[in-house]
Amino acid sequence: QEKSLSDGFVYLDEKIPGIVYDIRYAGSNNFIGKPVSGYHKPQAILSEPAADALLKVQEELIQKDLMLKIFDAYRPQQAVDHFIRWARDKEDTLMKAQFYPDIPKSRLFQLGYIASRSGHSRGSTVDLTLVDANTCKELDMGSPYDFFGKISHHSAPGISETQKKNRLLLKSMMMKHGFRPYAEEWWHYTYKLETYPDTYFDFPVE
Ligand SMILES: C[C@@H](N)C(=O)N[C@H](C)C(=O)O
Ligand SMILES: [Zn+2]
Repeated sequence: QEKSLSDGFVYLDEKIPGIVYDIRYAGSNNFIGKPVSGYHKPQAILSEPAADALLKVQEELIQKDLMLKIFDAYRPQQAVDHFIRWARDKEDTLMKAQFYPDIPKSRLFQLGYIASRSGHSRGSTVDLTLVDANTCKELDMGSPYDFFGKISHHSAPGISETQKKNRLLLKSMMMKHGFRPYAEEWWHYTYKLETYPDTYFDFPVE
């Protein structure tokens, strides 16, 4: 089926051969526990220059028998607004034990784990990890995707040497190709030469 998109955006599976996805916000395995507004399909979309840079990361990883796995890319503003509504609802702690056991949900924005104006909505930010190219098994990064807590910080003490090495490998590959890491989340990277640095898009992921 032919897919069409806003100008300047591309589907990652059309740009990057073999890219692996697990688009968490299109399903229920996420910190809210249900599909998030604006994710009509489990697709990954980015602005074209960011996707081109990611292709270079993937090409280099393949030489090491590794690949990228994408958890989130472009995120419509309506999804961010859904996060904001969810954070205000004190009663809903369905996914607390799994995703934010030590932090009150009311502080997740303040502490930098979720943004009310996100680089994802500008189409330049991606959440991702590394997988073994043969088995598609995720490398051990020391904490799961979207685990909101100090253990997910790049500087987290108490993670093993292997976990540190895996985080550093992802970080060095992403930085080499123009992405900026984010101190609070080992999985979150923003392409520095943003095409739309001031625009927060709201078209759905479909
Ligand atoms: C929610 C998490 N996956 C994430 O992307 N956090 C940053 C801070 C964001 O919302 O931009
Ligand atoms: Zn992110």
